[in-house]
Amino acid sequence: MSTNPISFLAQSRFSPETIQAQQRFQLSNGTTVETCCPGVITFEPASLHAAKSILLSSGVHGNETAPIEICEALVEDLLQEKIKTQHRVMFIFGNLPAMNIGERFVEENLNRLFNASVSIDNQEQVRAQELKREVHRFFESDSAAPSSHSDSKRIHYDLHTAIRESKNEKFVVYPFLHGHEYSKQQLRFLSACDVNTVLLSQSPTSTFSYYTSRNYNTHGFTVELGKVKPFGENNMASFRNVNEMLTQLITRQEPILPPLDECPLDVFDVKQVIDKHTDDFKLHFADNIPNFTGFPKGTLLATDGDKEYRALENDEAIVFPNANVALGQRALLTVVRCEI
Ligand SMILES: O=C(O)CCC(=O)N[C@@H](CCC(=O)O)C(=O)O
Ligand SMILES: [Zn+2]
Repeated sequence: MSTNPISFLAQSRFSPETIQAQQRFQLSNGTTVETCCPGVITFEPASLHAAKSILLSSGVHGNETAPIEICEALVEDLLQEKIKTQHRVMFIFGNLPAMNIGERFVEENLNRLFNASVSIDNQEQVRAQELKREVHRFFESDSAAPSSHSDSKRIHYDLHTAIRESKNEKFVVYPFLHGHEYSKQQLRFLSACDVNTVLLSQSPTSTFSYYTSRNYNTHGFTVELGKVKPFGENNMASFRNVNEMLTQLITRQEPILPPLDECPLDVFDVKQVIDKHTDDFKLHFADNIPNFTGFPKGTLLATDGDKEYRALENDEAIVFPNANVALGQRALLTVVRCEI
């Protein structure tokens, strides 16, 4: 594998039939590699002493290329033994056919399929089942299953980029924790990645990060790293600290983190989750308004047939507005500043 002229990702995208499921081999530095299925690969060090189980997913939306490029480089560095992992690491490149057509998805948004649904009527539904199976295999075979979030050594960063510009360029969605404590250690790590804005989700969702957080007690996050760009057009300089910290996460027992009081965190509660219910759904602000733009209380933000959605507080800000989603799906989040 280390002499393969094309990357694991390129092989997965362009000749998935050549990826042998569950094929294991060893690198000369003692790391065990398993190609689980197209787009899914794991690395396990010889010594599992104090090892974390780290899941890095990218490309769950096929056109969000910066995280895919970051993870592809990490996978190749591991395979070529330029870096050596100290932890169990799984990389998932989510929606391979969508990457090949440069779209968010082919038939259905993969990041709305991580719930109890068992349909397998289209390729994204099939992929969601496959990814859930692989994630289960990965986390169920680590040595000590955590009893709660607080003592968990399981981490999942689901890496994305946003459709719009954002006033706060890098941010995370912290999935609903059902009363568990937010992890200060995680906030310090994210801040070291230049991710200083945190949205606290207040309800269950069908996203990948909520799924692993809820079912496997991971420190799970949806991480937004900037704006969507085609392959090759990302300004990789703006991901220097992301790269550096992900490399440290994998290669060091513990990454070097800033103290919490030096992390300039900007924290928001999700105030409204606005779903689209009719084909008349309409947003009442311009397409070029960036994420995190705030509106005065009472401002009309969206209408859905006769139903009106207004800002409920002063400076309530919009995130992820998208009138083009399928019926029943989230078309807009609003958020308000809070303390953590
Ligand atoms: O920019 C947008 O409108 C979407 C960017 C994106 O894909 N965001 C994720 C967020 C998932 C979460 O809420 O945890 C998504 O919509 O799937
Ligand atoms: Zn995305």
